[in-house]
Amino acid sequence: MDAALLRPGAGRTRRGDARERPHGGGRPGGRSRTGPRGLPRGNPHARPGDVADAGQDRGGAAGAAARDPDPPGRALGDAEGHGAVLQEDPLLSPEDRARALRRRRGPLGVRRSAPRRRHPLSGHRCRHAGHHARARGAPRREGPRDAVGPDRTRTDGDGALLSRRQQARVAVLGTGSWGTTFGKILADGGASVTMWARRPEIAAEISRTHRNSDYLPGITLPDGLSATSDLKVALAGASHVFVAVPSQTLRDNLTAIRPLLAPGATVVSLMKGVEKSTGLRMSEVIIESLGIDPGRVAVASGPNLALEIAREQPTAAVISSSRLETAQSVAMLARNGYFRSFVNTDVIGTEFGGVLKNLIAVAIGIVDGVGYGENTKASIITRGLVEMTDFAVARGAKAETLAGLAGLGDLIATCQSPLSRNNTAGRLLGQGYSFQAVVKQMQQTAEGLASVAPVLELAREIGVEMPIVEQVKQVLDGTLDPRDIAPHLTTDSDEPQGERTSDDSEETSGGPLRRTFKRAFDQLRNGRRGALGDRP
Ligand SMILES: NC(=O)C1=CN([C@@H]2O[C@H](COP(=O)(O)OP(=O)(O)OC[C@H]3O[C@@H](n4cnc5c(N)ncnc54)[C@H](OP(=O)(O)O)[C@@H]3O)[C@@H](O)[C@H]2O)C=CC1
Ligand SMILES: O=C(CO)COP(=O)(O)O
Repeated sequence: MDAALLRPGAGRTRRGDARERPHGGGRPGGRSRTGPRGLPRGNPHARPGDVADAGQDRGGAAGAAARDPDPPGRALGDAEGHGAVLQEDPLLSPEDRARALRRRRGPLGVRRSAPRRRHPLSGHRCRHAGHHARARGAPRREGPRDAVGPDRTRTDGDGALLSRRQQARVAVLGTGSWGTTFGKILADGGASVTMWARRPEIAAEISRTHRNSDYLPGITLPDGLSATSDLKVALAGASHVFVAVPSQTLRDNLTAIRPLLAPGATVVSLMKGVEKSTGLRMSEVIIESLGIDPGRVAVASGPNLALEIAREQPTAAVISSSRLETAQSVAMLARNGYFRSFVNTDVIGTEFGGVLKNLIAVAIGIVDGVGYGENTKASIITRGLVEMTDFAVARGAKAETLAGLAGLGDLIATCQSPLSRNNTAGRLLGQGYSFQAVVKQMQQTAEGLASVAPVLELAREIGVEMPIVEQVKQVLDGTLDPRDIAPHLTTDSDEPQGERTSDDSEETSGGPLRRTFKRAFDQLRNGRRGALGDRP
């Protein structure tokens, strides 16, 4: 790697004065920055390939041996680390710790069996038989399989009820961290899942060993999931096709998908980016490239860090489609004991929530890398949500969607977690590394890096101010010292201003007022029916 690229602070100048400022020595937090290859603390989960920026294809490489099966970002309560956090909690006395552990594990530290867990988000008792171990000695099935599944009822893409004995056959395209995790979610919900991997060795590993050690080390995938590198095999007879490839590669992939798609199949975007060359959302690219009715397209978004979900830590998501029945049919598939899907019809808000939170997560990573504390981060998250909401509402979204799982929920998760690739990329930038060096270091898709420019272009088109995203762009371009990102949170003006949330001011470019009228108009046009919000 070019040493100049890694030189902290290379080429950066402080905003407002043209001084060069060496950056990287006196970090306020004083934490150690050294990581593998002399790089600072980076993505804790090295994976193959580069960041999927600007339509770059990503290569293979790096095997399972290089992976950290138990990354530092692991949250409490996973299968392997049960009780570990309690054991280490310095705020508990030894007696309290022992008591708490007994409560968790039952007497003598033995785990209680929980044949039917109550769903932590909805309260109902639910089955997720899909991942239960197969009978001893029974062979694993490879390739797509047919019908006959668990006793359950759900709808197909047209909202029709499937028989209680029928099992949905679905395809997931992309075997990275999210595609594989979503495949597991669907299989644990009872579907028969065929994954498409572009690398045959990954398909073989998934089908033969039920592992994807490149992306989800330590995770055993359920029996109801297999993989192939043959797109035709993956798509054959699939009622629902879930797509999880880097956003900038979607259009090319759709060209191959189009002739193989089963008639009437629903296509679901799991991606959180916009196409750089057109500024289109992923669902728009799908509709345009496949030439299908928007009612056959859905998107999934929410606070969904893949590795946490792969460890079956409970979370929720929003499934959105312009056709409610489509969203419902997808939500019926994407639910199990640890994953809950809500539905809405606000595709714009749901998609932009996922795109925009990535940009704010990069900003949070930057200030984290600089060493600023919680006040700075809370200010950026709060102001960031205003930017996200202003932008999305001006593009036709419902404000409430941005206050839900696909907006605020995902913003919190991504800004807080070291598992986030966008957050990690920002942290490296904040530590003084150049954009090129960060791209080299990142080994998974960090959509935010490619979305900054098209989002700002769209924002300019509609007259929405996005000062935080502007500053992220300047840091990426090397024209703003990362330490200067926070003082300009709201404005360059010294004049005191109101917080200017999406509703409380009408003084700037008529934006909020215009949006209020537009919302009222939209409600009238829709017979006062709004999006359904996070409604299960
Ligand atoms: N990871 C997460 O927690 C979440 C991710 N998402 C979104 O999901 C999408 C995918 O992300 P994620 O799975 O995490 O990314 P990863 O980087 O983990 O994996 C990317 C996947 O896409 C494949 N791929 C790369 N380039 C191409 C190409 N040109 N054509 C076809 N396939 C390609 C990779 O294959 P190969 O292994 O051969 O390189 C790999 O299977 C992104 O939009 C992301 O924002 C959404 C929610 C959560
Ligand atoms: O979208 C995500 C969590 O909801 C994943 O975020 P990253 O792409 O930053 O890892």
